[in-house]
Amino acid sequence: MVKAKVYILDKRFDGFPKEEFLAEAVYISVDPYMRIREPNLNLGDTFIGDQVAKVLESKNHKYPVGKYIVGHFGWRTHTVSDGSGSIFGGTFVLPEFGNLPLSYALGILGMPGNTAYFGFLEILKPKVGQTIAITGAAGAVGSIVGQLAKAKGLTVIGVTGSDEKRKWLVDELGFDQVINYKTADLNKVLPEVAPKGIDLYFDNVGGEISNTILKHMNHFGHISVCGAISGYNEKNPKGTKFLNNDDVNIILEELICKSNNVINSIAPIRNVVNNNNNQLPWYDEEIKIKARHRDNLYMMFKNCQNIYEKRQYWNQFKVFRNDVVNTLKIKKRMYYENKIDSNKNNPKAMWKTLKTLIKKKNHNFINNTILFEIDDRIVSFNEDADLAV
Ligand SMILES: NC(=O)C1=CN([C@@H]2O[C@H](COP(=O)(O)OP(=O)(O)OC[C@H]3O[C@@H](n4cnc5c(N)ncnc54)[C@H](OP(=O)(O)O)[C@@H]3O)[C@@H](O)[C@H]2O)C=CC1
Ligand SMILES: CCCCCC(=O)/C=C/[C@H]1[C@H](O)CC(=O)[C@@H]1CCCCCCC(=O)O
Repeated sequence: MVKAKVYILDKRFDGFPKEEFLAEAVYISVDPYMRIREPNLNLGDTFIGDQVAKVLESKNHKYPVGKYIVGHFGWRTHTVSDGSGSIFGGTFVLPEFGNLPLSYALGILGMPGNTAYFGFLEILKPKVGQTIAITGAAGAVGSIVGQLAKAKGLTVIGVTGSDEKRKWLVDELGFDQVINYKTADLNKVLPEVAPKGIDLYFDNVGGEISNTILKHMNHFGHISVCGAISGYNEKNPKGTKFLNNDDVNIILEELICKSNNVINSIAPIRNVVNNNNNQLPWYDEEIKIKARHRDNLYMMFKNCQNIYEKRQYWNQFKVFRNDVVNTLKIKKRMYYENKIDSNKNNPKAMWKTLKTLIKKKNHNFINNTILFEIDDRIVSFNEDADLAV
């Protein structure tokens, strides 16, 4: 019996055959972004990742046999490819590395190194003498940022999760200070290691650690938001709160101060004392003392140059500002309650008192009844008779 081999048409011709090569993996990379991309993979897919590989056979002159290449081939030992790109970029041939380890192509000379280099120099635009905080400091990216920052004349503060990594960063990489976020209270230690505040922040972790560091940053600082690894394993990551209400208020106050200074230098204004509050019948000695204290705290906030003390003055000022407002409200209410009480048998006098409380913009007539607001309360008054508060 004769057995025939039949060659079937499996797919249509499309241009020329691809010029492919066969490569064998030498180093395979593991990176945090894989944790984020994993949900997009199907079970059974080749796991994603870059690799350094050696070309074993080739029908493509761009990838000669014996050369080392970097490609996004995934976690596999052998790959047939034509070198065309993926969303992660194309395959490229490595230059001669001499004595350097080829693994550098996936580290300091590869994606993490480039991330550190451009994320630090281009985004943070460092200046000699500044203080930088780096989270994920012992990682592939953070450890390079720290070394670049030292070379640029910065004070470098790293944040890491073990004493062993802390020692390595200080003793071998030359970091000035390293905090172990698992054993130290970051909020307490930061003012001690960065007494002048933090100018630059290279953020690899996001979440709570970043929230704490942001509280210690100087105004007009720069942040390079590189990654948020603290949330990659979380179902509901907390995220980073880049601005809180206090920061907005402080920035607003500074902005007002600065614009007032500019306006005053062009068209100086004469200072006049606003005595309106002082003339209110319910403005007494207690309010006067509280208001004076409030104004002192505001002046201290305005003139203070130290970011930590400035925040403290602002918080104390807010307490006194709210206290003055609340005390004024209470005294005003007491004043009118007394007045109404003492006039309860004298409708004419009571009506006169009430009229002083009615502002044009906050009263309404419904039938014969006036509705108006005293502080937060809606008060109705019917001219024919009743008075309901
Ligand atoms: N924007 C971009 O193009 C790129 C962004 N990245 C991002 O940069 C960051 C670092 O990447 P890379 O250096 O390659 O990663 P590495 O895996 O080398 O290092 C990550 C470090 O993060 C720390 N870490 C892990 N979990 C936490 C946590 N819950 N809280 C605080 N720290 C934690 C670990 O250190 P420890 O033991 O000290 O906790 C570890 O050293 C990642 O967020 C990554 O996604 C990376 C490359 C490119
Ligand atoms: C939202 C993702 C932030 C992750 C930060 C990070 O690690 C980025 C790494 C990039 C690196 O420069 C080279 C890459 O390929 C990484 C990008 C990965 C993008 C993940 C997109 C997630 C998705 O599939 O939607």
